[in-house]
Amino acid sequence: MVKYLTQEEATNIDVQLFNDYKFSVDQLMELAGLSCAHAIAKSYSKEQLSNKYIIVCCGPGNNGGDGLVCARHLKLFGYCTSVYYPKRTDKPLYHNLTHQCQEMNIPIIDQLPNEAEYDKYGLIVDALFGFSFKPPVRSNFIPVMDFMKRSKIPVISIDIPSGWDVEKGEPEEGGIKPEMLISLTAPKLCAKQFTGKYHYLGGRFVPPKLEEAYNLCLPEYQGTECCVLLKPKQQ
Ligand SMILES: NC(=O)C1=CN([C@@H]2O[C@H](COP(=O)(O)OP(=O)(O)OC[C@H]3O[C@@H](n4cnc5c(N)ncnc54)[C@H](O)[C@@H]3O)[C@@H](O)[C@H]2O)[C@H](O)CC1
Ligand SMILES: [K+]
Repeated sequence: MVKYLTQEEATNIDVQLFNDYKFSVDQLMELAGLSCAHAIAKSYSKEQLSNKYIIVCCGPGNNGGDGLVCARHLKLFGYCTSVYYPKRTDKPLYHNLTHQCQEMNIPIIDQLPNEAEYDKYGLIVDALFGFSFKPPVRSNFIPVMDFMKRSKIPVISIDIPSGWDVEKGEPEEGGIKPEMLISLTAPKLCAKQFTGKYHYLGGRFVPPKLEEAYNLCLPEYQGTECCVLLKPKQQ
């Protein structure tokens, strides 16, 4: 069975990918975000969404960067996509990813949708926090967390359901309940508590030597696929 990682293991694998294997963050982020867009397109057809927007909520770290990449690929796949990116990181990578979205006519909205606008949206992509999250959620992110919790628009979480403890899972006071989770590299311990419809694994970039060193026991990706369904299991 695939290994579920502690926060420390996830961080160490990340550091090794950069330091020992010499990947750049742009490379891995592109592959991570692309695999998320593939997983979403496999589970939610354009026809099903009938021109409703997919709103991608991006946080300040690399999880948010995955979201920006995912938004760009979803748009290339023909989905109506918008981005909410309230706390932007002042680094060239993030400026470039944001610029790429803008140049692709992806609206970057400054305000969260109000209730009257909810039916414009068919899906929310949760790219707020990933494996570096330390609870509790700081106050400036409460409005977007509330939007994801209360709007009833299905949520797709990238790597971790935001606000969940990376290891212990959903907070006692209740957290978001994503319909889909896309774990990257390998699932984190909190994913054991995931009860939504679809659990995918993406981020097909782990060198076999690193997979062995951490006993990841990754599932087999079919052919050239960049994501693999963990739940419900593929027949
Ligand atoms: N190796 C891989 O699998 C790769 C994964 N990728 C993605 O990167 C994230 C991890 O990214 P990182 O930058 O380390 O951190 P996060 O995005 O999880 O968040 C850090 C960000 O959030 C702020 N923050 C932390 N706790 C709180 C809090 N309680 N309230 C508010 N804000 C908080 C913190 O200050 C930082 O700004 C991983 O999950 C994957 O999605 C890479 O893209 C590719 C390689
Ligand atoms: K997330």
